[in-house]
Amino acid sequence: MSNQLVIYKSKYGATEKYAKMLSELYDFDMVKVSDFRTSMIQHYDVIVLAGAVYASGISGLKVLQKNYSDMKDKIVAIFCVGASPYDEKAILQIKNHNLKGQYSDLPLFYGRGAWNEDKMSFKDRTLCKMLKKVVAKKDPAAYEPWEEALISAFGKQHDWTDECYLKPLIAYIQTNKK
Ligand SMILES: Cc1cc2nc3c(=O)[nH]c(=O)nc-3n(C[C@H](O)[C@H](O)[C@H](O)COP(=O)(O)O)c2cc1C
Repeated sequence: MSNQLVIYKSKYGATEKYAKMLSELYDFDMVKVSDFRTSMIQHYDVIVLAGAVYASGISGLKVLQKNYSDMKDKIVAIFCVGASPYDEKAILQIKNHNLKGQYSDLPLFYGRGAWNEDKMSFKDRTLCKMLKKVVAKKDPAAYEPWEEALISAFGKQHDWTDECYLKPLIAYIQTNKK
């Protein structure tokens, strides 16, 4: 058993791939948000919440917020996964949108995920189609990174997952370990 845990929520597999990389390359135990129990916290020194970005929200974040008071003496971080290319400004926007008040100091890291409309639920595919139509009417110079990714990825399959995205998270953990 490791002293590092990744709690993850993944709809289409990209975030789960990152959780597996953490497990295989960096000796993390991994647990799905739905299988996570508060009693697990005591066994770990490092806790990472890995969640996909959906409409700017980080999935699975609630479980971290619900249990945050029991994690005060741990190294806690968030790794979020989206279709946008890595972009400091976009990550700051995700941070401001998701981490307010007592959570605003939580370190947030980002990895690029995947895109495959064939895997999407009917609802998600319809939503993305509608969004694409709206975005297509905008001036491309004014696209947000996620909008740009949506326009260029639509109709194609992509897997941008790469272990290099985990490096800043691992460096943060190593720096903060006692
Ligand atoms: C309905 C919907 C909304 C999405 N919203 C965003 C978004 O706001 N920002 C972003 O970067 N990616 C967004 N994505 C892309 C997903 O975050 C990306 O495909 C990610 O790899 C999904 O992770 P998962 O496979 O672990 O579920 C969205 C995808 C869908 C289907």
